[in-house]
Amino acid sequence: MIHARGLARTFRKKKQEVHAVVGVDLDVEAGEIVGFLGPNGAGKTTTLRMLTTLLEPTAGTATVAGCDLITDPVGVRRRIGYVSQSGSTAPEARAGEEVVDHARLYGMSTAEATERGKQLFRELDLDGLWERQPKTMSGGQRRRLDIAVGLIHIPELVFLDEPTTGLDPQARANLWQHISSLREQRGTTVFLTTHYLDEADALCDRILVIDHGAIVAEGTPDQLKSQVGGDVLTVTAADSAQMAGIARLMGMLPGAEAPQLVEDRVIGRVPHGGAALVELVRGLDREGLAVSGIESRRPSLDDVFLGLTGRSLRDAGAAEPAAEVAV
Ligand SMILES: Nc1ncnc2c1ncn2[C@@H]1O[C@H](COP(=O)(O)OP(=O)(O)OP(=O)(O)O)[C@@H](O)[C@H]1O
Repeated sequence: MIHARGLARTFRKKKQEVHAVVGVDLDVEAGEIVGFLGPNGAGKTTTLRMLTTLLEPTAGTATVAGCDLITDPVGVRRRIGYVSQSGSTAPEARAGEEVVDHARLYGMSTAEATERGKQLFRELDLDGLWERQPKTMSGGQRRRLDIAVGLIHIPELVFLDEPTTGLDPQARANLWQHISSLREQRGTTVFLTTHYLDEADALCDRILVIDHGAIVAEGTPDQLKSQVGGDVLTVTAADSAQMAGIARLMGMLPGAEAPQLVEDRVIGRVPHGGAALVELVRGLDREGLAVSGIESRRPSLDDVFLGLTGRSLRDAGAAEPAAEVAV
C-alpha cells in the first residue's frame, strides 16, 4: 500500500540547510495499522506530508495506494485520506455540511455524500451531531468529525497525524476502538503518527521509529520490546546532586549496562531485576543516597525508544511494574 525508497527532504532556510528527512525506506501492506513514532523534530510530519503529496521530496521514490507519488500525485490524492494535526473543519460550519462539502470535492453527489456521511456519523459515535457546529463539540467529538471528513470519499489508505493528542484517556481509548474497527469493517490501511507509546502498543500491528530523519527500528511492539533484554531499573533521585552517585552504584551491579540520566531518574538495564534491586537498595543505604522511588520492571516501548534515540517519550501507561519497593 505504501512503498518508499530513499525519500528525503531538505529545507533551505536563509543560507542554512535543514535535512528534515534523509532517506526513508518503508513498506506498509494493505490492511495494516502502522505507527510512526519519533521524538520532536525527528521528521514524522515531513514524511507524512511527502507521502500525502503536500510536500515534494528532494530525493527518493514512492508508490502510495498504487500510484507513483511524483508522476501521479492526483491519483494518490484520490485514493487516500489525510487527517492533519490541526483538523480541517471550520468551527462555525455545520458538521454535516462540512462532511458533504468535502465529499463533493471528490465528485460525489450530495445525496450519496449525505447517506455515506450519516453512516460514518453512526460508526464514529457522532449520531445526533449532524447539525452541530464543531466549536460546540467536545475535543473527542471534533477529532472523530475530522476523521469522518478524512474518510468520506472511502479511501483505502488513511494518514492520521497525532489523532489523539489533547484528548482525555477515555476519549483516546474510544478513538482507538474506532480506528481498529475501520480496519475490521472496511479493511482500511492506517498510517498514524503518535507521541503516545501506549497508543502505539495497543493499536498498531507494526511500529516504525524515526530519528534524525531516518528509520532507526521497526517491528511489532513485542519484537521491539524483546530487543531490550533483561529488566529495567529506575531510581528517582530525591536530590539531583546525587544522581551521578546513584548511576555509579547502578553501573556496578552484575551485568548492568551503562545507566542513563533522564530528568530526575537514573535508568539502567540488568539481567535479573529482583536480585539487583535488593543489592542496589543496600548500596544506596550504605552510601547515604536518598531516593524518592525505585522499581524494577519488564522493558516497555519507552525503554526501546530510550535505547534507540537516547530520549524518553515517558508514558506511564506503557509498562506494568514487575517489582517495586518503597524506600
Ligand atoms: N518548512 C520548514 N522549513 C524549515 N525547516 C523545517 C520545515 N518543516 C520542518 N522543518 C524542520 O525539519 C525537522 C523535522 O520536522 P518535522 O515537523 O517533520 O518533525 P516531527 O517529527 O513531525 O516533529 P513533531 O513531533 O514536533 O511534530 C525539524 O528540524 C524542523 O524544524
